[in-house]
Amino acid sequence: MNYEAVIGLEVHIQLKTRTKMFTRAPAGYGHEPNTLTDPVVLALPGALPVLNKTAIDQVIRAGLLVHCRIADECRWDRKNYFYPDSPKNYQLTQQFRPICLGGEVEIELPGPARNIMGAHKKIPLNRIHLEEDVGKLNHHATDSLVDYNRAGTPLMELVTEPALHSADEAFAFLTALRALMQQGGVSDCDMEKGQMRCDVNVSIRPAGATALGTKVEMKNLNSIAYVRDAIAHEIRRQTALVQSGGQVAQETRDYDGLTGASQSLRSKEDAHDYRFFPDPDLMPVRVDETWKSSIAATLPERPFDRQRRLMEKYKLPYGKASVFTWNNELAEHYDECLKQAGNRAVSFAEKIADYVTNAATSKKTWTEFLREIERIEKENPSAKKLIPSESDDPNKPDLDFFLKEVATPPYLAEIANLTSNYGYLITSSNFPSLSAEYFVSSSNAVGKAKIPFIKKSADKLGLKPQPADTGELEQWCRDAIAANAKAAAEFRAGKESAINGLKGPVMKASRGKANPREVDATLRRLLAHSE
Ligand SMILES: Nc1ncnc2c1ncn2[C@@H]1O[C@H](COP(=O)(O)OP(=O)(O)OP(=O)(O)O)[C@@H](O)[C@H]1O
Ligand SMILES: [Mg+2]
Ligand SMILES: [Mg+2]
Repeated sequence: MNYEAVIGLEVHIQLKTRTKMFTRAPAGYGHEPNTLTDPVVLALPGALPVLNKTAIDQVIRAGLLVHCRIADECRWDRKNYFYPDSPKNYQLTQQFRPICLGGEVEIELPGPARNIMGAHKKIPLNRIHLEEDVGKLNHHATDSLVDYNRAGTPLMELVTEPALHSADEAFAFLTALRALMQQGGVSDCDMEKGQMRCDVNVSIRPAGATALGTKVEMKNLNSIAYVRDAIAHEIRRQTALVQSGGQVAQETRDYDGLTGASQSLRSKEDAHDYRFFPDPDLMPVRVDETWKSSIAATLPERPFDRQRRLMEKYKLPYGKASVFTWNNELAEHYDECLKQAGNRAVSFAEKIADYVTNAATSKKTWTEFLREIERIEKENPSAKKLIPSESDDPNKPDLDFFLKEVATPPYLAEIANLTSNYGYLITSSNFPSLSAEYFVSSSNAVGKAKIPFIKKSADKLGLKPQPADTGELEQWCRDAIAANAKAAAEFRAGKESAINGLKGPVMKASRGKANPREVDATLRRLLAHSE
């Protein structure tokens, strides 16, 4: 029999806020143990919670990013249990009236090849609620020490419907969710710092069945790759168990990402009874339309919406659009370039994309740029030093510096203009030296005054192809007309596009150096006159 896996995820994400969920004590990571505490965090007698509004803003933001319905009213409940990482003996959470309901996350599955887009799917969500994070136990040889720095940090828990069906889908889900939350400014989602943690619930059922099987839960996985491995491992384990006549027991299992093995932690019988009840110290929170829409107005474009826009409006191939799907900083830079290029942007969007990714991600571009600068500075020993700081690793592209100071949107828009409209040949191999020449020559100019230096630099490096003389260009055009009588006749008979069939041979004869505008003009002049 064939089995289908059913997976539901519970994802905990720390919200980016300056202070904790119910008090002014600062939130933070990597500080001396127990320095980010106060009477509320430590639950000293008489301390009362005061709600952090920014945490609510952030979870509404998260909810809107994943298309949730924001509840008109949410409430706080106490989840009672004793564990030393929580000094209150209960955790504040939203068990019965969560703030975000429903929603969905768009995911992209791996394609058949790197440059081919995989299927997109929408994974339905059950809810997002707010709660507070707990402290941390540090275990030593003979004792354990507790650190309450993390306790009380605003934490959202996002729960999916049991609607994922493979380890790959879960991987794609978490990748998409992380990008949404990072780009939306909700959280940095640094999994190594515990800012994003995932519980996975896995069951199997006969293919085609609709009832859910018994689920096994694995808690607190702190890497997306571990989640994928844990799910793949658990599906194999359950399938083998059922196929050999066994039954899956409802339990929590511990998955070890390093060894790839799991073991039972506790079974359903010792499930907790948390005795949830409404917190008497906190008021319900009402979220009105004005509050919601003020946050909605500041949402960024979602990663896959951006991917679609770049592919549909600007005709970027999938591979190139994807760089901008996942890299917000680069995408904003690229969008600014498109904006500066104005109406012309659509026609050379792909070229700008190449320059941006090339500038930002190619180590070669950076090292060659630096080498050129060094060479120019050696030739002019009196010139002031232009690169302000050597980064620690000279081979590591200083992305910030390069994008802010050199490959700026006006610069990239202008070189795209020079290539597309004036026949300049600016390629990834001469881009670094052009950038260095421009950077040095324009170093005393400010703002818009820098722009003319782009063309000057390109001319200095001889990037504008010139045919030897116009006589030569004219001869190439005459040859092309003679050799392609049919295209010539068609053009003369009024078929405008036929001229393109003549341009190819001319460009070829000039070995790519002829200026496309001059070729066009010369061909038209010759075709208008002689027969
Ligand atoms: N049979 C099932 N197979 C796979 N996943 C399931 C199944 N039933 C529920 N889930 C998933 O398990 C997750 C959590 O389930 P539920 O809301 O019942 O909380 P819980 O695990 O009991 O609570 P908690 O872990 O917060 O104490 C959800 O993502 C849900 O989609
Ligand atoms: Mg849960
Ligand atoms: Mg659970």
